[in-house]
Amino acid sequence: MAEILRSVAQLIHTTYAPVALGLLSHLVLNNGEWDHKSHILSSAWATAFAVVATIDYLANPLGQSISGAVAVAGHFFAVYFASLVSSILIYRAFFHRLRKFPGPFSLRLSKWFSLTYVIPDRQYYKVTEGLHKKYASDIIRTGPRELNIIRTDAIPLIHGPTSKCTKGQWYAGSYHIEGASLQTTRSKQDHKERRKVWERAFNARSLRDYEPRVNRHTHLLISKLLEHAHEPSIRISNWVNFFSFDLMGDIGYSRSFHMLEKGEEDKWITLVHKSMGAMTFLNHLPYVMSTATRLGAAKDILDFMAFTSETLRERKKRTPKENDVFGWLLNPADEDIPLQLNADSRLMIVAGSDTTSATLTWIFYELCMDQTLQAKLRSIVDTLAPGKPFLDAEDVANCPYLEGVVLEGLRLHPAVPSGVQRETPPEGLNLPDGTYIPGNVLIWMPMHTIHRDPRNFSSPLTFAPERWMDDAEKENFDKKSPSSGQPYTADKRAFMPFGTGPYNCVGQKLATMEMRTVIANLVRTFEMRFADEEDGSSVLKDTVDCFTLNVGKLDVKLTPRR
Ligand code: HEM
Repeated sequence: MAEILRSVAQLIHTTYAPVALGLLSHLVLNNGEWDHKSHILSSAWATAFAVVATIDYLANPLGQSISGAVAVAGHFFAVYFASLVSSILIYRAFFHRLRKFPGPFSLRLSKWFSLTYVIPDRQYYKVTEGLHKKYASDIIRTGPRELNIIRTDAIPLIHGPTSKCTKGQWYAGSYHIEGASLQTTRSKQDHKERRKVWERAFNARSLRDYEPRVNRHTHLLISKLLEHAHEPSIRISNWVNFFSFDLMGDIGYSRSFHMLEKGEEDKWITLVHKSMGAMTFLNHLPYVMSTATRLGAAKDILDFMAFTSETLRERKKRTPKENDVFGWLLNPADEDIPLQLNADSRLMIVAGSDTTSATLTWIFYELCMDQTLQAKLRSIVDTLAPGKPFLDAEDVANCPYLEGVVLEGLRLHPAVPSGVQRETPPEGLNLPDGTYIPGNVLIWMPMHTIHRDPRNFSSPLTFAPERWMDDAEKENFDKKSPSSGQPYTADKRAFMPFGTGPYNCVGQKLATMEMRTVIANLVRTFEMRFADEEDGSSVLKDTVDCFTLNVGKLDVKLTPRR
């Protein structure tokens, strides 16, 4: 035994042992997914450090002090990490299976470098758009094993119903706290089963149940805006956010956050926004998020999760008069709330509110920028249910121009601008032009760029609701309010603000119903312009990409029409 100990101690004092161990560790790390296992790795390294120091001490009980043994272990690990890190960097830079794809050199080495692109204005979708232009390529490498792809013909292969791609490791960041939500589960089977229930909560019948709540909250929004209309400036971006959170609370849990009544943000919703703000950076480093939450360091995120779980617990105690989403998801027979429903509660709160209010803010920005378009929309909306003091959701359900306004808002300003992460199957996949994408590669398809690509949408930067109208609708429309004559086109395959395929947005019909009702009532009740000190630049500059958009402020002047 003493002999073995001495031999191992001798090895510890060589350079080749830690170098070899570093290379071996690289081999192991390269063949698995370690993003959310940093706690296992750090425990293994800490244990190995203690083992090395102990062996060195025990092998020389007379000649070695404890501090000397620790110093030997320190040296061993310095060489080990130098070998591991150099091996990783050299491999990623020159030998990786993605080496043929162009992209910034720093991003080949580590995702940490994406922070240098994120930090300046926190609008990463603009950075990747610039990189596609810079490298004149539809496929660029944006991480050691990550590609960013803007080819429309790749959408079905990566996102379509028969795609072999799965959700990437990005989705697993908070499994250790509250399990997986419908959106974050990476198991196709689990998703399929849970999606059936969610679909019942958002089918045509359920939407009819929710419609009166959409009307009620829209009515309250417009009444509140009327109360404030004498003011020179109204922060419309806040008001639509109050609206979308209150409505989501009502439809999701049969409770309101009363933000519209109070005209101010609920403290919990402030927390939602703060914790989403951190996601701007953590989205690029999912393992930092899982490590931080394990260490209890990401307090805002943990408090936010506690809030969404509490909202659900409080809902479980009540039996509301009206159907709501959690009425479908909760099982009254369960005594406790299953862990993953807490994750679904967080999904409901994030997915159901900021997305819709960000899109509405952008649409109002566009309507302020183009007063002619606003007037055209108003003249069309004025023909809908003219005798009624207020337009209900069903009054505005079939108005092609209004629909076009909503679709253009979603196209030019998708609420999930950088897209969603998918991972290629182990065997990789071949794109229609023969480009081979290797296996286990993370892929992002940024909607912001795809939606602004002239190959998909003619005059892509023009907000043109007509592009979504078919010929008969256009002809009918032109009789009332001639269009510009410009034949704007849209390749619908490239339009995916709600995602596409089996994981697409289950709430999209509700979202469009909300947006149509709010926009129609707003332009019918008011003429809207930028407020005096406003030129729309805050919304352009201060909007932040935190997976969903945290939109900048927009101040408007509302003049009541009647
Ligand atoms: C303009 C508004 C909205 C936009 C742009 C939007 C966008 C998206 C996108 C892109 C996804 C796919 C996420 C992924 O694959 O990781 C998604 C999923 C989802 N959205 Fe929305 N969403 C909106 C509104 C809503 C609303 C109002 C609700 C519910 C009240 C909702 C509930 C969900 C849910 C539950 C999922 C997960 C679906 C699944 O994984 O099967 N969304 N949404």
